[in-house]
Amino acid sequence: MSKPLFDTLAIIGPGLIGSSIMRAARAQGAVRSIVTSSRSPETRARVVALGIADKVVATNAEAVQDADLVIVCVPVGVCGAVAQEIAPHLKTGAIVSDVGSVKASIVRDMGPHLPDTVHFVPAHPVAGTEHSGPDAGFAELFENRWCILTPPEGTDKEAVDRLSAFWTLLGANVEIMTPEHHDLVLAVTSHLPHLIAYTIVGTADELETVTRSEVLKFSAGGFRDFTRIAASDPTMWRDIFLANKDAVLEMLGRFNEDVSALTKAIRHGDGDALFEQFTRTRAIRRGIIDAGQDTPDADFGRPHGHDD
Ligand SMILES: NC(=O)c1ccc[n+]([C@@H]2O[C@H](COP(=O)([O-])OP(=O)(O)OC[C@H]3O[C@@H](n4cnc5c(N)ncnc54)[C@H](O)[C@@H]3O)[C@@H](O)[C@H]2O)c1
Ligand SMILES: O=C(O)C(=O)C[C@]1(C(=O)O)C=C[C@@H](O)C=C1
Repeated sequence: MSKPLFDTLAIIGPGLIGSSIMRAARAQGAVRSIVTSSRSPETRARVVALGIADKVVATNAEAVQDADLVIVCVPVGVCGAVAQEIAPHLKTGAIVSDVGSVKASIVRDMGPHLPDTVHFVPAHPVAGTEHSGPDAGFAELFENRWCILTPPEGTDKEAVDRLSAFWTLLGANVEIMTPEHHDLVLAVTSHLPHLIAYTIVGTADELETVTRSEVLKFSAGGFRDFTRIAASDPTMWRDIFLANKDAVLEMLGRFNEDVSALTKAIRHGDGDALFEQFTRTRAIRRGIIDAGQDTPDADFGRPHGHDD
């Protein structure tokens, strides 16, 4: 096991991502001790029972007071309030980070509350599942996945390097980019796919000529994959769409144009147009597998937890 990179790690929000970080950090010996906080007595009891933290406290202020790495793992919409709450209690020299799926809004909402005596390095591990809560996490979640850091201009390089080393030790591949670029890329690779899944599952549910039991009965193929994504946490995804409004609307506009083109091809019986599009997209999928970023069946063999 390697030498710990940090003495005390504080995780605010021991849910899917927070508890996975705790498990992975402990498995890799990345930190000497782990403290986490939750207002809910049930969640605190669950974290104690799982044995994934050294200390479990009731307030975010208490969790951060001795920490040299603080990672805020709460829904994007409450990150600003959490930053305001922890700011007066942060140790001088601490690194403060997050895991939010949107980055420009995090910089805007958290940044102004944090004192100059700490280093703010926002991050997004691009890894997750449709499950939530401390039981859903697992130590291998970040292995061979991307973790994108979006440090504001002028951030201390040593702090960025230390956080990169932490995520690398947890198995992730680290990339640095601006928050705006992150939000544009993730709008098309993550946010739009979720919107499509939420839409199509809702559309199927509302069909009057097809009963709910038929939807369940015949959902062995592509639709089943959409239902997994559409089972993702409503609070988390509400916050993501509100926070990444501009980039999502931009990508949605392009998507609607492309759907219109395919609609026209189907209406006019233009098989060549359909064949050309499907050939192009098949090559993209094969490129992802060849690059080693996915398995032919991404879900197969990955541990899954339970919802909270
Ligand atoms: N789920 C994913 O696939 C995924 C992947 C990458 C990043 N993220 C990001 O990670 C963050 C957490 O997502 P998750 O899936 O772990 O969610 P989760 O619901 O499993 O956990 C969130 C935790 O935050 C706590 N919390 C909520 N409001 C709080 C507050 N005001 N103060 C303190 N704690 C509070 C909840 O009690 C819970 O323990 C989100 O910002 C999300 O965008 C999620
Ligand atoms: O696999 C899933 O369940 C996910 O939705 C994970 C996923 C993604 O879209 O890739 C979801 C949101 C996160 O910000 C990062 C990862």
